[in-house]
Amino acid sequence: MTERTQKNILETRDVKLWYGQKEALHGINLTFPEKGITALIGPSGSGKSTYLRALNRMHDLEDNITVTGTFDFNGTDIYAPTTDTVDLRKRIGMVFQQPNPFPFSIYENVIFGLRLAGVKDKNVLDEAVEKALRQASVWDEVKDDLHKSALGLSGGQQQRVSIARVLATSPDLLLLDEPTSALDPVSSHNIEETLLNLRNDYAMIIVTHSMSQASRLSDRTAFFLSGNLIEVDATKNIFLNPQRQETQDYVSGRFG
Ligand SMILES: Nc1ncnc2c1ncn2[C@@H]1O[C@H](COP(=O)(O)OP(=O)(O)OP(=O)(O)O)[C@@H](O)[C@H]1O
Repeated sequence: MTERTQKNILETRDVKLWYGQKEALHGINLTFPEKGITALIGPSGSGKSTYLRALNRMHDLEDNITVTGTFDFNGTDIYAPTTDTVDLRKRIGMVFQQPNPFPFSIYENVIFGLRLAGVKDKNVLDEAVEKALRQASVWDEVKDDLHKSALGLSGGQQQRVSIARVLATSPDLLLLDEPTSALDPVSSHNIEETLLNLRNDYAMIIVTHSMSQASRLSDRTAFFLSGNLIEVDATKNIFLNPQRQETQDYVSGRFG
């Protein structure tokens, strides 16, 4: 991944976030290139998920949370009052820790966002389903069962259908919050392969507790500690030659 030649898809500056009176993020400056995977690592409570969720305004759904800072997504101010959050979440899709299929067929799950957007043409929908399920590396497993409930799939298949549902809305950025932590090792491996296949076509940000996963998957790694971004660099530098002592201590397993 030649990051230097890429322009940034997302630039965040001085991001602060309060849960009530409690400041959980203390001024995060982080930018993301157009393609490739950035891992967010750090001990429990360091602010990784809080930061990730701020990127597509998931905190809007909760009361008493204040977010400040600059969020420039390809020229769009994410927090501008005029920014439509439904549209924003199509462009910045999110995959959660628990696979979260809706209690509908696999087909209806994948086209959920397209239906919301008013797409009705059956050929367009059929093509979108196949494309998204192929991209999510689950087409061959489900192609004969598209009209069966997604709840009947294994956890790993459900997670790949969740990824397909996000991809079907043609996002520019995928946010993944510990997407394999609820899965068995084989399913986790399948998800990792899926993400590696997508890394040349999408910008992705993944929160992970697994340092081996961060090193297998990501081009860049950002290390969070106590609501601060301590260091961000090419993943191999973070793991082999970190600049900050706190990073060194964390990646060598001394805490967290
Ligand atoms: N809804 C909430 N209300 C109040 N405080 C919260 C809330 N969610 C998170 N926090 C606090 O914000 C801080 C950052 O939490 P966050 O979940 O972002 O960390 P994390 O690095 O993602 O942790 P983990 O790896 O355990 O998911 C923690 O101190 C946490 O207790």
